Formats: sequence, structure tokens, C-alpha cells
Amino acid sequence: MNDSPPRLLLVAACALVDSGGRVLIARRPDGKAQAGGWEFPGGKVEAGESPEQAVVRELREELGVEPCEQCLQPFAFASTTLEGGRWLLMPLFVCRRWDGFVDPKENQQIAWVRPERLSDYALLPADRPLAAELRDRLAGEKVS
Ligand SMILES: Nc1nc2c([nH]c(=O)n2[C@H]2C[C@H](O)[C@@H](COP(=O)(O)OP(=O)(O)OP(=O)(O)O)O2)c(=O)[nH]1
Repeated sequence: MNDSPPRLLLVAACALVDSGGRVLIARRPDGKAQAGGWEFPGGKVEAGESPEQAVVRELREELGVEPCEQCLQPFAFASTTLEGGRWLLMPLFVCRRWDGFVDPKENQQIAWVRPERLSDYALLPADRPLAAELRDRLAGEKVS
């Protein structure tokens, strides 16, 4: 029996929500783990960073937008095993205000999706319960 604890992978992600209540998801580009799956923008928290700082950095790098840290609302988290024996711990923030226009920097496909339609997409497994939570808590917001 192998009693060694799983290696923890700390990832921070963010659901950008536009004024119409739609959520941004992105398709993982070729060459990355789990390529082709849909996810919330974000990435690994680097040494010395807070999850909030990691999200701000990743949104800038991946999408060219600049949220202020104070606009990141802690929403939910994923805690689950990943292929390869690692354990993913991933806080998900919601952000409704940012500077700049979304411009995918890594040739990734993006989609703005009503929360109740998120389950139509091939989300990464860890993201499915988070999408259900977004549906339950954000759905019904007024579309402008
Ligand atoms: N960014 C992000 N990663 C997710 C989500 N759901 C999920 O299981 N993951 C997993 C996929 C990866 O195994 C890991 C994140 O790694 P990553 O490759 O996106 O992180 P990164 O941008 O810092 O990576 P890298 O360029 O340094 O390789 O977390 C999600 O919604 N967003």
C-alpha cells in the first residue's frame, strides 16, 4: 500500500462575468495538459504569490485584461485528484470589473456563456461542480 500523500497543485482561476451575466471560459490550447478541455482562465500559483496575484497575472498573460485584486470575489473551490496522482486545490474567483478588452494571447478559443449553458461545454472534470455552482448562484441575473 502506498501511503505517500498526493502532491498538491495550487491553481487559481477566475470566472469573468460580463454585464449580461455571461461567464468567460477558454479552451486549453494544444500542448498543455488536458488540451481541448474548457476551463476558467487562471493557472498555477507561483512561489511567493497569493492566489489573487496569480489570477491577476494569468488574466493579463492569457487575455490581456487587468482586474484589480479587490474586484476578485472568492466564489468556490475545487479539491480533487488529477491524473498523475496530483491533488488539485483551485480557488475560483468571480470578477465583474476589469480594465481592457479580452484578447486571447495564446490562440485559445474563448466563449462567453450563460451560466445555465456551461454544462453544454466539455469542461475539465474539476470545473463541472464549479459550473453547477455558477449556474445555481448566478443564473437568472438580468441580461443587459
Ligand atoms: N487554469 C485552469 N486550470 C485548471 C482548471 N481546472 C483544472 O482542472 N485545471 C488544471 C489543469 C492543469 O492541470 C492545472 C493548471 O495548469 P496550467 O497549465 O493552466 O497552469 P499554468 O498556465 O501556470 O501552466 P504552465 O504554462 O506553467 O504550464 O489545473 C481551470 O478551470 N483553470
